[in-house]
Amino acid sequence: MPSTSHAPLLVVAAALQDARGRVLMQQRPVGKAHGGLWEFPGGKVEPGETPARALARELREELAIDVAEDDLIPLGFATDDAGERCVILLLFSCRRWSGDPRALDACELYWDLPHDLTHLPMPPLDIPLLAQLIDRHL
Ligand SMILES: Nc1nc2c([nH]c(=O)n2[C@@H]2O[C@H](COP(=O)(O)OP(=O)(O)OP(=O)(O)O)[C@@H](O)[C@H]2O)c(=O)[nH]1
Repeated sequence: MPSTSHAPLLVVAAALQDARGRVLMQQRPVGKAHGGLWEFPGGKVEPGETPARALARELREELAIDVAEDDLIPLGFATDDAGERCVILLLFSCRRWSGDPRALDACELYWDLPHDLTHLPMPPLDIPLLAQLIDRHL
C-alpha cells in the first residue's frame, strides 16, 4: 500500500461566481509551482485554521475581497497522491463577497462561464474540479 511520511497538504479554493454565472480564474506567477497555469483562487490551510477561515484569508490576501465564512459552500474535492506529499484540494462555491477582485498575487484574472474555461491550462487538481462544477450546472 502506498504511504508517505508527510501529512497531506490541505489546500482550499473558491469558485467565485458572479450574477451572470461567470467564474473567476487566476493565473499563477511564472517561477512558482504550476507557474503560468490558471487556478481557482485559494491556498494552503495553515495550522489551527478551519478550511473556510483559511479560504476567507486567502481571498482577502490574493484578491482584496471580503467573504463571510457562511457564504463558502462546499462543492467538491480532488486529491493527488502521485508526489512525495498527498495534496487535497477542497473547492467551495461563493456567490457573495464585498469588494472588486484585484490580482494582488496572480499575474492576471479571467472571468468566464464554467464550460468556456476548459481551454485554459490548469494545474492537475483544478481540472477535475472545473469538471465537477460543469457537471453540476453551477
Ligand atoms: N491549485 C492547485 N494547487 C496545487 C495543485 N497541486 C499542488 O501541489 N498544488 C499546491 O498547492 C499549494 C497551493 O497553495 P498556495 O497557492 O498558497 O501556494 P503558493 O505556491 O502560492 O505558495 P506560498 O503561499 O507559500 O507563496 C501550492 O503549493 C501548489 O503548488 C493543483 O493541482 N492545484
